[in-house]
Amino acid sequence: MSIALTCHNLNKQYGRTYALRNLDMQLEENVIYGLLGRNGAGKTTLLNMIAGGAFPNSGTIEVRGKKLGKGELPKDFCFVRENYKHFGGARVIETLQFAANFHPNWDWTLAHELLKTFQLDPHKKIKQLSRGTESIVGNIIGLASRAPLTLYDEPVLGLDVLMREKFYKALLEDYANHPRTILLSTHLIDEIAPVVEKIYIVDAGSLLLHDEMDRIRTAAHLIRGNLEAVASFIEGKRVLHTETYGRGTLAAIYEKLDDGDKQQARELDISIDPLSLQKFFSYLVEGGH
Ligand SMILES: Nc1ncnc2c1ncn2[C@@H]1O[C@H](COP(=O)(O)OP(=O)(O)OP(=O)(O)O)[C@@H](O)[C@H]1O
Repeated sequence: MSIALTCHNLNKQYGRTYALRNLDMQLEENVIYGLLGRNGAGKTTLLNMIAGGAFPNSGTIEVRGKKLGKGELPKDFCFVRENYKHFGGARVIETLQFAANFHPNWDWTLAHELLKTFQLDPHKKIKQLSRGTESIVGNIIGLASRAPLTLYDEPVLGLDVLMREKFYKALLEDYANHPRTILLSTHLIDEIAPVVEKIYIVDAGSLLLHDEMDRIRTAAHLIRGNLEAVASFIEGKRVLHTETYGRGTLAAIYEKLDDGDKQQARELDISIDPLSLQKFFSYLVEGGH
């Protein structure tokens, strides 16, 4: 396992606000990561910091084992920001040409294919684009750059459902042929569940959890049944949330269940359902676990 990026004990304070607090993160080469967190959790601050646009008050960032100095940028990375307004008067094609200069792996064939896929007129000026279309420009840059480390901050902001699906499909297809390390920050949690392999969840600047999506799929469960039965079933298990209604109880747990657990659930007349990533995220963050 090679490590693409390591953030160690990052702290960032704006006045009295802790945007990041003792944050550790380690990204492996050739893995797609999701970065999840509520508004103000610190996602953009973290991405900006990796991209050299903000400096930590303390802590270090290493890219492929090399510590970044103050103001130093990672070598050949791509940061797809929330907006491209600073390119206002430039045309889409000029913006792509500008980006291509910075990325040695840039693929023009892919860039032109994506312009067609997203029905984007390359001669339009950035300032004439709708919010969603502006996101598409960033996404084309993110994909065509084929940078070994690609960071996306809210790549689907303003995109309609069809365009979002096209983006996820294009990302996965290109990644299959050209694996790289991708960190994708988003609020559309359930949509990225099939796209990402691992996730980081931050809350109030701190890391709440990082894990593999496969583990979340197999260990995040919603348990429903009679109050006493559920209480007995969840004892000793990692419980994220409980809710009681009349004689019934609902519990969200994060625990791999074996055949013995499933047998016990049948005996107690308890139902077990998978928990969506969004629900898992909400219970985890609400509970501050
Ligand atoms: N330049 C700044 N000056 C002062 N406070 C800031 C600055 N940038 C970020 N913050 C604060 O730091 C915290 C983290 O903000 P950040 O933008 O990183 O969150 P986020 O997770 O990206 O949120 P969102 O999902 O809403 O985009 C917030 O409390 C925010 O108000």
